[in-house]
Amino acid sequence: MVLLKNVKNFTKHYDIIVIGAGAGLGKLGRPATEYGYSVALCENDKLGGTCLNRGCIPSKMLIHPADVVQTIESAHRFEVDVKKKETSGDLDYDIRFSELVARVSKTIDDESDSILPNVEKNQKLDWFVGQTARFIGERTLQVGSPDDNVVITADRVFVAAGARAVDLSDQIEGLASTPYMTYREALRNQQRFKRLICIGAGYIATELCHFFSSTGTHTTLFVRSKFLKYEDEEVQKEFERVFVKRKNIEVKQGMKPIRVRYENNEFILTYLNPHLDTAQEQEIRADALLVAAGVKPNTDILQCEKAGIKLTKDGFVEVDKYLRSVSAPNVWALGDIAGNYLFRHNANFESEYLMETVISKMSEPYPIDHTGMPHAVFANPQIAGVGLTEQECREKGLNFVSVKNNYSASAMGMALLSDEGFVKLIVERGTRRILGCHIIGHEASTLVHQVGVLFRIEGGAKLDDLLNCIYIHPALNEIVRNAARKAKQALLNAGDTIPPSLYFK
Ligand SMILES: Cc1cc2nc3c(=O)[nH]c(=O)nc-3n(C[C@H](O)[C@H](O)[C@H](O)COP(=O)(O)OP(=O)(O)OC[C@H]3O[C@@H](n4cnc5c(N)ncnc54)[C@H](O)[C@@H]3O)c2cc1C
Ligand SMILES: NC(=O)c1ccc[n+]([C@@H]2O[C@H](COP(=O)([O-])OP(=O)(O)OC[C@H]3O[C@@H](n4cnc5c(N)ncnc54)[C@H](O)[C@@H]3O)[C@@H](O)[C@H]2O)c1
Repeated sequence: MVLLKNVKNFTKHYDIIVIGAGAGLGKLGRPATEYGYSVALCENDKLGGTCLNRGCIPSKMLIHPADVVQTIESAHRFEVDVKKKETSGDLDYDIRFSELVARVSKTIDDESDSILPNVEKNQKLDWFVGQTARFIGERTLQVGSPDDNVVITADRVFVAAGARAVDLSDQIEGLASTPYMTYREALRNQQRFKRLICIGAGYIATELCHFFSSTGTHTTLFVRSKFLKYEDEEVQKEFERVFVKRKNIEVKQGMKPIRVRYENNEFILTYLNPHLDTAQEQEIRADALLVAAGVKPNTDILQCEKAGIKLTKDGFVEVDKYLRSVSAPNVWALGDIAGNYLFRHNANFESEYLMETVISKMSEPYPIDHTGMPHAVFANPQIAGVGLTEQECREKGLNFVSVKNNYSASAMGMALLSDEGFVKLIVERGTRRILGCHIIGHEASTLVHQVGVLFRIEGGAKLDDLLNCIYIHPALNEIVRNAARKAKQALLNAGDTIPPSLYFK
């Protein structure tokens, strides 16, 4: 490996250039050298990308302690009493907040720093670290500032440059001149805030507000329309019902932040309240402000237009079913910047597909098939899903039954004293094809795989497979089985015939 840091006056042609050291690194750039290719890998930030340094991993390392807090807070329901503080009446436990965040930051920094030494012996890999790559022509990139005169070209370019937080400065006056946080800063902040304002109600807002509120910060979420708008509507409603009751959570729904200033270590946010007769301006104060209003692809920084790489209207690289740029030959895009699904497991899946079909050529190219892409929101309650939502099934005019089985209607649910959460199954009439599965509640992200795996097998997901499985009693998975039984009954009620082999399952 050659580490090219602060290099000047350098030109070289490679077999492959990979831009982005997230999924592009371990899943594509490094394995490609094992096939004899010369590879240049460009990364302008820490190695490991968003997931390791400022995404999935640090957020989940912080969310687990938040879940521990929720367990302590609910211990009394299980006849386990935690002492109360005499003064405030709050439960008597302490969270060593700065130590917790410091531990998480150190773990991920150590992990990221361990990447380079691990590939030092790889002579096929040139690594352009700490400098931004920009297209200046077809499969031609300039690395660093133009004065450095570093230009690299390749036969094939894989764009895996990810996405970054959207900036709301053009919508909220004064925002740019305040020390507001995005997920980047929020995940590394070691000071416990008294009050936090969060703008947004999607993945990042719900996950990080679960963390902040559970660890003692009064958290106000500005929810533009509804929580987690991509979810099945019944899941959204259940999430809202449960989440707003959590300690330290306050929700301002439909209210529009318009202006913010930062004075004496305090954010003063002005917003419009449409619920009042005359839309009035109101103010809220907090010592921290988190903007979690979505992400945008890094294609602008890359100057994709100079390489003839066509973008979608939202700025993602427009790719075909083979993840090829629709306009630039021998350019592929994967992960967040291709915009199919903005999850690390999707970025991994897409890079494995490109390894198989383009780099190793072990298979003839075939269209990528994202069927059965699951998702999970690691808030509290947890959410997970696979397939279509009920509203999507209606839009497509499908003929289906939809059933819900509550956690409480299962043996393990009884042990957990569940008073929230369900498994929802949507099954097509006639074919018994499972169209969607949506879970809200304990371990939803684990349970959903039971159905997700069926979407990936030949012939697709059938209700029959869920019914035919033998379930460990009283594992949580029985909640999924009970939903399957309800779906079978709903099909019978609707007039469908069921094979005798499933009748008594
Ligand atoms: C707070 C948070 C929590 C998340 N939690 C989850 C989760 O639990 N599960 C899940 O599946 N997903 C989660 N995600 C999403 C997940 O992190 C992304 O989908 C995934 O990391 C995308 O991988 P990627 O390889 O496409 O891009 P990235 O990991 O973003 O890698 C792209 C890399 O390219 C670099 N780069 C960009 N432009 C240039 C340039 N011009 N020159 C050189 N380098 C450049 C960037 O610095 C970056 O390191 C989370 C995201 C966030 C922000
Ligand atoms: N568990 C996971 O897999 C996970 C966790 C975190 C992030 N992610 C990924 O990261 C991406 C980014 O997450 P995110 O939460 O930022 O995006 P998101 O798309 O999930 O949510 C954005 C939220 O911001 C709101 N919003 C947008 N503009 C606004 C405005 N002007 N004013 C007020 N609210 C506004 C939207 O209504 C929505 O609630 C997601 O698409 C997701 O794929 C995944």
